[in-house]
Amino acid sequence: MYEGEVAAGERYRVGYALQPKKVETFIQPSLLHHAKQHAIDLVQIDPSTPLHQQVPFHCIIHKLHTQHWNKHLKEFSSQHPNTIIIDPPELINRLHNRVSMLDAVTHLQISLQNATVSVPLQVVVDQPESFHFDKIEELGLVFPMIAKPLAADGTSDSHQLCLVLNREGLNSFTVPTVLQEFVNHGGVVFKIYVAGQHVICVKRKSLNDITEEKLRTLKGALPFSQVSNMSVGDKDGCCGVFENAEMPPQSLVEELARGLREALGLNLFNVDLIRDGQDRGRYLVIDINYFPGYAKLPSYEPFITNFLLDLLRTKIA
Ligand SMILES: O=P(O)(O)O[C@@H]1[C@@H](OP(=O)(O)O)[C@H](OP(=O)(O)O)[C@H](O)[C@H](OP(=O)(O)O)[C@H]1OP(=O)(O)O
Ligand SMILES: Nc1ncnc2c1ncn2[C@@H]1O[C@H](COP(=O)(O)OP(=O)(O)O)[C@@H](O)[C@H]1O
Ligand SMILES: [Mg+2]
Ligand SMILES: [Mg+2]
Repeated sequence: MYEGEVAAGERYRVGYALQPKKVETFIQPSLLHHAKQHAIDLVQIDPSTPLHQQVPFHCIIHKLHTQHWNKHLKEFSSQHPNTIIIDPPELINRLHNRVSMLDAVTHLQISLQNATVSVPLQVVVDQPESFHFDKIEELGLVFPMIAKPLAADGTSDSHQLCLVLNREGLNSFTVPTVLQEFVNHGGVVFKIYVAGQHVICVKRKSLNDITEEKLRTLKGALPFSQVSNMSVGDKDGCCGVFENAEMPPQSLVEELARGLREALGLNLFNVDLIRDGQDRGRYLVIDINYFPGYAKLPSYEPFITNFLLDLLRTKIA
């Protein structure tokens, strides 16, 4: 029997290569147990040891950011073509840049049930001296804006964002940065988690709206980080608003997930989606993350296990 093949009654070996913090959050005993009961053994990969010494693998899942790992994986894959690699590093790289990650959405043209999905207006600022306020105005960008580091490479710096409230605030971030239209959206972000054909949408706390009055009183820039990880009570007011926020239509969620999965060529990602408070038919994708925090989902164990089973059964059958 060749590597990758499984006879009736046999088991699947799925290797995972993740940073220690991710192992702690994602590889919970409940996931190991659920997978085991469905013939999947999740096995930790040591990235510092040659992969061929750790075989066999029917599939490898991974989230490591080094060039060394990518090279290692590519060499292994060419020598072991029957091992399914989820996902190819060169395709994952597209999500490590806040411009290329959203390009895929721009080409999708989703329009369903009177709703559209697009991306906020944005411009890259790459050199402070070349940066002219006029350029921003020409593009139609107005205050407030949101400044996001161009790189979305998993470092804590890449999550250091700031609200830019007026011209003064344009000196408050380091380049390269993406300056993006801030869209009032009622303080709720929808997170669409994708694992192959499996899709779940949940809501999380987001930045509160910036009213005209706030904009008159606030000046400069306000830094913030990872707001969607805060519990609902952590930010000012609006708990009832959060609870009552209507979810996006399921057909839109599924169509967006399917379209992006195909356009990106990826299986494991999530999408941050907001709904314009002024136009309830206008949805905007603001962020796409590779291999996000699935363990925060209710019943993530069957979600992940079913994804792996679908994949292993289809590709190995
Ligand atoms: O750790 P968690 O569970 O908060 O997951 C993070 C994600 O949170 P989410 O599932 O979207 O709420 C998080 O999503 P956001 O960028 O916060 O929208 C990222 O995917 C983060 O990975 P990285 O730091 O960008 O490489 C994810 O971090 P890692 O777990 O991959 O380190
Ligand atoms: N264009 C935008 N308009 C309004 N709020 C935004 C916008 N972009 C981001 N946010 C808010 O900032 C948070 C973090 O931005 P995001 O692009 O998702 O960065 P990160 O990769 O750090 O999660 C979002 O969850 C949302 O609350
Ligand atoms: Mg986000
Ligand atoms: Mg992100």
